[in-house]
Amino acid sequence: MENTIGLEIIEVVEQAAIASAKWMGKGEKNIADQVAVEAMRERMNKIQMRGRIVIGEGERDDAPMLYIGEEVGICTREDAKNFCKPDELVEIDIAVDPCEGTNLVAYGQPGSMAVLAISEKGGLFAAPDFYMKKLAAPPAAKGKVDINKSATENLKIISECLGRSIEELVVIVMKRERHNDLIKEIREAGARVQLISDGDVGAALSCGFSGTNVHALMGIGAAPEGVISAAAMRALGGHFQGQLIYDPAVVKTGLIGESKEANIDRLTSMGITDPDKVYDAHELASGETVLFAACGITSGNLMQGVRFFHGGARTQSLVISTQSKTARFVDTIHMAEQPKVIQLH
Ligand SMILES: O=C(COP(=O)(O)O)[C@@H](O)[C@H](O)[C@H](O)[C@H](O)COP(=O)(O)O
Ligand SMILES: [Mn+2]
Ligand SMILES: [Mn+2]
Repeated sequence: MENTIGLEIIEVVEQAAIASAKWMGKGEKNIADQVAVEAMRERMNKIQMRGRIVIGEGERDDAPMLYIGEEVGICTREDAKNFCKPDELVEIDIAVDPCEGTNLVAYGQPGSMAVLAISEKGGLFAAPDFYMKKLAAPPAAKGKVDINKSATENLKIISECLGRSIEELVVIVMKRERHNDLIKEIREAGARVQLISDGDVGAALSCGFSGTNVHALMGIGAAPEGVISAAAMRALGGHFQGQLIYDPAVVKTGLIGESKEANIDRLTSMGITDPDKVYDAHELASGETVLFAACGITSGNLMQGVRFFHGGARTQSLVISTQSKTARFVDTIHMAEQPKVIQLH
């Protein structure tokens, strides 16, 4: 799989990031999102592959593009056998978030990215549009921390695994009312909290690399982003666990269905019989081959955001693969017109 599409997916996230970055700081989150979706879809449809969106912009009715179930790639055409090689005709599943952190883009804040994950058919958990309790931690703490343990216990474990005091740890938590007790507990345990308004994929990813000064992600974000984060953490060998949250009283935003009971029914109808199951990275991204690609829209811990210059732009992306066992940072200069200068720094 990687041989055919590994390099092309870099361009997919790059094009989405460039399109969205044109709307950086303009206060128009929906446009910043929409242009990223269009650019991602257009580039994806030029790849010799037979892809299906399993995590996308929602159901077909309210999402005209990159909706769940949409087929993407040249080899989805009826006559594909005539021009696609057998390995390109093998179905693959794709999870996308063309603009992860739409608010961050709209208000010129750090940490937004265009992101996707790819695996064989069935290799990515088709998460419902629910919330997810998440725990991400560095590779050294993989399998040692546990989402069922308290934040205090997990911080002790991370501190031992990393050979640092708890005071030397930084935990990212989304700034939400539902996290007030969690934030208090982390602070009382001695660790420092970095509150973010949006963008918990970048937060999870930061735990996978030493040098980011991020040692854990704790709290509740969206489930689809949890699957994308899990794909990256699985490929990096980091720790990631997720548990679906179906009770509106826990989430507090009221954007999660009518009632706990109705949500459990919905999960059952999707074949999820144990709504409280804790999934690890290998269950959320279970395919033999998992590819993850992200491109910074605004600058974050791992990637610089899109920088425009006259006639072009420069992007920074990250592609992680279980197949080649690589995490590849890609720095690209895009020359839309013949630029007067190609700016390096
Ligand atoms: O911040 C986020 C927004 O993503 P997007 O809509 O693609 O710009 C995600 O990283 C979060 O995981 C998640 O979507 C969020 O926590 C759910 O929203 P909220 O109800 O505001 O917490
Ligand atoms: Mn998102
Ligand atoms: Mn998004």
